[in-house]
Amino acid sequence: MRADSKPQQAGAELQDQARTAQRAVIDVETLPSRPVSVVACPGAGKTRVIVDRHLDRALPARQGRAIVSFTKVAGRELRKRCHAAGKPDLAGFPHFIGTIDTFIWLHLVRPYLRPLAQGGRSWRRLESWRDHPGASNGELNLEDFAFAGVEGIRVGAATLMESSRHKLRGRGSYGPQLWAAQKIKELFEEGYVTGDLVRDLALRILAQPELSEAVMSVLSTRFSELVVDEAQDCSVEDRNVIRELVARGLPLMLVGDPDQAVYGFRDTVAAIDDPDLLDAKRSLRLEHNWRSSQTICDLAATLRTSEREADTAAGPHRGESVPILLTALPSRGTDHVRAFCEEAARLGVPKAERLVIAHRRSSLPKDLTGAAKSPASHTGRLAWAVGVLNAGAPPAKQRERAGAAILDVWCGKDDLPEADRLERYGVTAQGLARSQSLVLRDLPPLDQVMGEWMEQAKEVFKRHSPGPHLVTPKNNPRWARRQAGRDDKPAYQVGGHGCPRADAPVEVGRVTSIHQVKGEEADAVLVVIPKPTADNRCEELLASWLDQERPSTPELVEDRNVLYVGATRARRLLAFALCTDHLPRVQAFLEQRGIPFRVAG
Ligand SMILES: Nc1ncnc2c1ncn2[C@@H]1O[C@H](COP(=O)(O)OP(=O)(O)OP(=O)(O)O)[C@@H](O)[C@H]1O
Repeated sequence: MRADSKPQQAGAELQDQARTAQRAVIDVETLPSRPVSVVACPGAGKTRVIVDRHLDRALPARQGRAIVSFTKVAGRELRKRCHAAGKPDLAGFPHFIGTIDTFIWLHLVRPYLRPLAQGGRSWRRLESWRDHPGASNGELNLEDFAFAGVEGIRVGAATLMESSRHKLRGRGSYGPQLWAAQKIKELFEEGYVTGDLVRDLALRILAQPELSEAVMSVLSTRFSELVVDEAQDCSVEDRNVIRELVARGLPLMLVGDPDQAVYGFRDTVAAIDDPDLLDAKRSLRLEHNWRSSQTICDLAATLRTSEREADTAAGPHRGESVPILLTALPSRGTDHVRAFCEEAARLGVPKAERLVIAHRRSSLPKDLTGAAKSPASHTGRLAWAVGVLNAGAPPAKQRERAGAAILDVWCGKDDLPEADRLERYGVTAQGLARSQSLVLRDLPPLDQVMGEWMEQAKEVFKRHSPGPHLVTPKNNPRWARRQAGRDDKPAYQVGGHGCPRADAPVEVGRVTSIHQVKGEEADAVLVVIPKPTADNRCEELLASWLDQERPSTPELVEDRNVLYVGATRARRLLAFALCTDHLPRVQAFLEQRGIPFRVAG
């Protein structure tokens, strides 16, 4: 017998147990009014099991399965896996794979809405009010408010949310509240709706017996079951909608991990724990982690707010002995990312498999993302946008906002969502993308002084205009306005960016917020924990983690869960960048717990 055969045997046994538990989820029968819940740890193979169920478990003839999740990424992944398995038909009609928002909109709301009073317009669903320029007054967005219901639809009086209060810098909120209440009413009348309103409309439709009967007849003819992935992120309204569907006989499976709930503002009881929805006897568990090494599982268990033992690593990296890497967070620059990359390179982790993440994008290294916030001035916003689009790895949302600023140059600012603007000016999305990349290729570097940079930029934007009917920068009065004291500064400074650095670029795959990488994984992950802030939130988070205390507020539970989600994305190398005050405390904590670590540098 070989000396290492025992651990191998133990690994094979673990994998058998893990596969048996997964098989039970693939095969379980969902029945009307008897929902099934699957509670699983990170890396347990939730996504994989949902796909396998979809591929393996046949449905009655001409019926489909609806699989909903909270991110577009999850839907894309599921569709990709259907194609890879040689069954592309499983990704199309009569099945539905997509976000819960789209599911509710397409199947419970859109077909049952009355035509709009304003003739010629149709209802439009936005992912968020942030996608509509008119929903912002420069400082606040409708997303910063909670609204009272008018006949059950939240388009009434506005209240500024506590988390957005700092944006008013001590001023009263009465004026902004009036603005928000007026604005949401206007946009709703124009036919724009977002997540909350879509759910309100769904519940109102389901409350009307005739409409509800029509909804259910179409739904249960088409779908033989509804599978909700990431069920821990269901809001109260999601739960209410799901409960209505279950009560009317739609078979349901909820799959999730309560410790990964990162939308705490939605609710404190995850759907997965909802006794009204779930019959405890029909609950299944997956407790093996196929993704990460045991060291990472052990560290992750300390971040959990629930009292569960560490998960058992069962995948190919199970026994890898790569210690947790701790690195100091510099006041500026990317030394922490360089230290992480060195370690990743030593382990042979390629660039694409190196992920740098933080709870808030503002904690990510500016050199890689560009500045998080755009300046208010027109020229500053343009220099900001160019800096972001040229940065090594800007997060997707930041890239989108920068793209919108570029489009403003050609269209002027007209307060319409991007799709409507393109339609109005007869520009295709491909045409816009092409023009944008040509502009970025030909613009002068941002270390030129702003006045000169703008002069050349005018020509470049004119040369690569995506359509003939657009305002050319030459005719745009805002471009003609000279700014004393600003035109002599380097363009990067006017755009709010740091000085472009000449040293070798840092080799990382993605730099983004933890919310953006939910459900994903990478060989090496660096989690940036920011320096203490005035609101003390980061300090409280660290204390609650290191003292192993149950967080005292919902915000703190959410912060811990976000950190947990971030850490559990790693397969082989997990690193934390921490300020010099926090680093020794984390070091002592890991030492005490016997979790292997190494301090970089
Ligand atoms: N039975 C299995 N055999 C081999 N690999 C598996 C198995 N189940 C899952 N995996 C692998 O484990 C990793 C994690 O799986 P998956 O992404 O489905 O987990 P998850 O539970 O959805 O994770 P999370 O909730 O943390 O996002 C993937 O790389 C997947 O391919």
